[in-house]
Amino acid sequence: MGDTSSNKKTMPTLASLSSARQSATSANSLAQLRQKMQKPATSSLASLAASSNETKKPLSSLQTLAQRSNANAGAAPSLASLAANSSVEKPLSSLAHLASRQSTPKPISSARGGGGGGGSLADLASRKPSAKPALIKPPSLPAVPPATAAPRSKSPTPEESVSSSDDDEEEEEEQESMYENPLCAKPSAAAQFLFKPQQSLKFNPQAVFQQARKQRISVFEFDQPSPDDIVIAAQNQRSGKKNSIKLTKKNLSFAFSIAAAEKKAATATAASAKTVKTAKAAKTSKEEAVEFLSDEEEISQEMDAMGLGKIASTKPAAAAAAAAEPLVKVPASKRVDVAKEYEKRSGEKPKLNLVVIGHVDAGKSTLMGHFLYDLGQVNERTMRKFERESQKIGKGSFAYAWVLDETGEERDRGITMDIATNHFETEHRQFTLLDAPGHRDFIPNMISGTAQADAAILVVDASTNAFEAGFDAGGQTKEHAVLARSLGVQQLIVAINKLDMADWAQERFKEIEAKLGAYLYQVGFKKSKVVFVPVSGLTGENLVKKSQIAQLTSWYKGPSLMEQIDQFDAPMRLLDKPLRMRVTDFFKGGIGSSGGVSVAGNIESGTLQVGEQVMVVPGNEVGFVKTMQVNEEPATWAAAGDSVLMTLVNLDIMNLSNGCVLCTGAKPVPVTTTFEAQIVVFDIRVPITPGYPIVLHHGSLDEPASIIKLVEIIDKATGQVTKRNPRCLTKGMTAKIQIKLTQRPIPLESFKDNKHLGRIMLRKDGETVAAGVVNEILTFGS
Ligand SMILES: Nc1nc2c(ncn2[C@@H]2O[C@H](COP(=O)(O)OP(=O)(O)OP(=O)(O)O)[C@@H](O)[C@H]2O)c(=O)[nH]1
Repeated sequence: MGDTSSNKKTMPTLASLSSARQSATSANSLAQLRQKMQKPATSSLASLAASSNETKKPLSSLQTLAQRSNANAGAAPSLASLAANSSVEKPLSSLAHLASRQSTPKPISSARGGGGGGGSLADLASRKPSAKPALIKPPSLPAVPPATAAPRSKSPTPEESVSSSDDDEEEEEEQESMYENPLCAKPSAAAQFLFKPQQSLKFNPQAVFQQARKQRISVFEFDQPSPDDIVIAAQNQRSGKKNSIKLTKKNLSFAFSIAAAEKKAATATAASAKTVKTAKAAKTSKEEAVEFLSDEEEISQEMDAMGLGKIASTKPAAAAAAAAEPLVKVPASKRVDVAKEYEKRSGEKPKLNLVVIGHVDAGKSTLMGHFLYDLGQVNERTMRKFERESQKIGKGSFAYAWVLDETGEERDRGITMDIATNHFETEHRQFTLLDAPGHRDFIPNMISGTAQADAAILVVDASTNAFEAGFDAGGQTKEHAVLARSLGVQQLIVAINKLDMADWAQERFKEIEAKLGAYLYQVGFKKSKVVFVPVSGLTGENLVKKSQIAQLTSWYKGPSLMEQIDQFDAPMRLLDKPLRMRVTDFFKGGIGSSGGVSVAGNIESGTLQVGEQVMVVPGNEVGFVKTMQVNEEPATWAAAGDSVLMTLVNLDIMNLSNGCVLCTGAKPVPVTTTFEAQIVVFDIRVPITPGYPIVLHHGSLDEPASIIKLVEIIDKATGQVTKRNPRCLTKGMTAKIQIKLTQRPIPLESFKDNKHLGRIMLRKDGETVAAGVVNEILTFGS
């Protein structure tokens, strides 16, 4: 590694170069890992036993549990019994565990050469996990609550708090010693409530009233309309429906006083709870209100830009509750003040996820492979090896693409098939690079990569007729652009590539800029957030250094690709929202050959630290974070925006599946089969009618579903309803619809509650037919 010849080619500082080199030695794409690791979940006995459908994915844990329970009891299992079945500690000899032991990961050999850094993904993959995962005694957690109830639970009910108050103290003391081990972290108050044995939740109305009186809580006597009645009445009045309750000033003010008291109580709870103090939490309540409003505005603007019209009413209570989310107790010696650490980190370069998209063969992998080589991420020896080997199979022009296209099939076929990841730094930014496939067959993989992105490079081929082939009907230039925008990408660099083939002609550059620019602004990109840069991935012109070619410098005075990338805005992270981490990969054996399960994914919102308890949804199984890596470096905590690889203990691998979400028991992510969405219809030939079958894309998930109801058509400009219960939807329409998943429930959230978990794509017969956001979850659980 690190020979002098490649040093000459580098641009950034020596420090960044050396750190970049280090990451180059250990970087290995998840795609590559996925290929080389044998997934226990797909071949496990349990999932085989459960497979009634020909699914390509492991069954959700909920389904697996259901199957297990069915087999045992021979009766339809209640969700509670499912949860009980799945409770924490399982003997090593359990069927699931045996099944998960069947598969042994194969060793991996790094295609890029260079020694693997300790603890890198490649290194991990090459290590055989210990045969027997370490058994770490968890806090005694009873049955997990039913999936249907979990998402709705916010705070302990009065009856619960009364019946459990005294016992809790004793129990807490008894269990304290158990939590000495960082991996046996004590559950939060909310988690304890959620996992409390049913017998302790005896309802004692007298005690509740006594307690309420003692605390001077005004108990609602039902001698007048309840606040809910008044709100419903107000809504009815607005929509012209008849009211059974007369809306008077008095009962309205009563409703407001109750609401104010509730707000005050919530604030008090929030203040006393041990919360994750995010950077924002230090602000005054006034500032928080402003922040919340601007968040709303941002969501509204984004929906507007996507052609989705105006946003429906908002739920400020959800944001306030999120801020009060308690942490599972981590022993003091191990506890991290994430807010403080995050502030320290904000002095570092901001981190962004950058996806590279575009029509097949536009030159994405070559461009980024050459870029990484010029940055010093790929050493000279490896590059020469790629050149020799690619020439040997008659694909010499793909040598740079091999930096990112690492699998044998990708190299033989000369196309990218799955997302390849890499890391690099510029002067002011750190990037996780996601190279997406351009071929239409792999759009689902492109969607899953783009869903993680903060910014994108759209690569177009400037050679004669090639731009037109990618841009006109059927090409992926338009489709990728609209998908990226619908998935929340706002900042875009258009790399006008292969300009060497067009003799660096300014006219060709201008022609493409005009045609593509018009389309991009039409699909919602802001002019100020789109930049066009002329490049050649093959010759390396204008990638890291500014071009010296006279044909280009005569008319182009702008930045190089790297200089432009360095100017991407740092993204806003959802630190003060509940933890949501989408699982993108998992395998048996923890980091550094330890026991447990390795889980990789991206934290979409919230924070997480070693020792904390996490809940896997669907399935509601819990595990503990034993160790963690952020961007392949050992870490004790992680926050929204981080790519994380961690070891979870106390969790059966059978409960994981790609696309499942890690959250906390206090704020579980809803699981649903039916929801309402606001979509914009793309260029479709056959109109959408009720019953229309689709494939729903959500993050890395793609699930069969059906549009069960067309609710209303909306005017994009005004947000007004133009037609209720339409018979069909055609090209360009914005509409509210109801969607039902036909095979299994998935974790999903409304766009207002979580921008990342609230976006959806609808595809049919290999084409994207619509994109939009989740308005409302209609059914909870399966
Ligand atoms: N002349 C010229 N050829 C290029 C340039 N960039 C890429 N190519 C060639 O275009 C072909 C396709 O390049 P790739 O990098 O594999 O394209 P891609 O967009 O990554 O392909 P997919 O990921 O499969 O969609 C290769 O033969 C490259 O050598 C360029 O700037 N100039």
